[in-house]
Amino acid sequence: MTIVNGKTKTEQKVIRVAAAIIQQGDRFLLSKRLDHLHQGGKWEFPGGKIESTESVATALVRELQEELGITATHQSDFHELVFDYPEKRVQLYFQLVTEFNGEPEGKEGQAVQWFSKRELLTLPFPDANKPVLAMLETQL
Ligand SMILES: Nc1nc2c([nH]c(=O)n2[C@H]2C[C@H](O)[C@@H](COP(=O)(O)OP(=O)(O)OP(=O)(O)O)O2)c(=O)[nH]1
Ligand SMILES: [Mg+2]
Repeated sequence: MTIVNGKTKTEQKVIRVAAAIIQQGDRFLLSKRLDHLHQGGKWEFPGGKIESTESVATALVRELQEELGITATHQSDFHELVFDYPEKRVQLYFQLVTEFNGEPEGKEGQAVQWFSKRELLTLPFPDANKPVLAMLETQL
């Protein structure tokens, strides 16, 4: 049995996260997680924690406004998964965003960059992202 902070895994709260696969033609927009954060220094699909009163879609719109200064105007469910990091359990809701308003920039000081699919597949991502990257490779 794994015990973290005095709690067994099953007693831990699941952290629900909305993350955006932002696609424009053959390009995908990624953010680099700041070094001091959990999974810092890795590239990510922009997004963050879903608050208790929010839907996935509402949380994603808010997070993209906060992190990139854009407003997502079209999103659809792409994949959902649960992953156990040694220190926490996350439930990730990956949404495909194909339309947005505004010009993306790193509002929290993070690097933000467009990548081709081929480039994206060579980058370091959090371990939880493995299955969704395989899906992106074959389906998008
Ligand atoms: N945004 C995002 N988070 C991911 C991905 N893969 C992955 O394992 N995560 C994990 C890392 C974090 O533990 C968690 C997201 O938390 P976060 O730090 O982005 O949350 P947040 O934006 O709400 O930030 P904060 O309010 O806690 O500062 O999900 C991903 O592709 N995108
Ligand atoms: Mg975030």
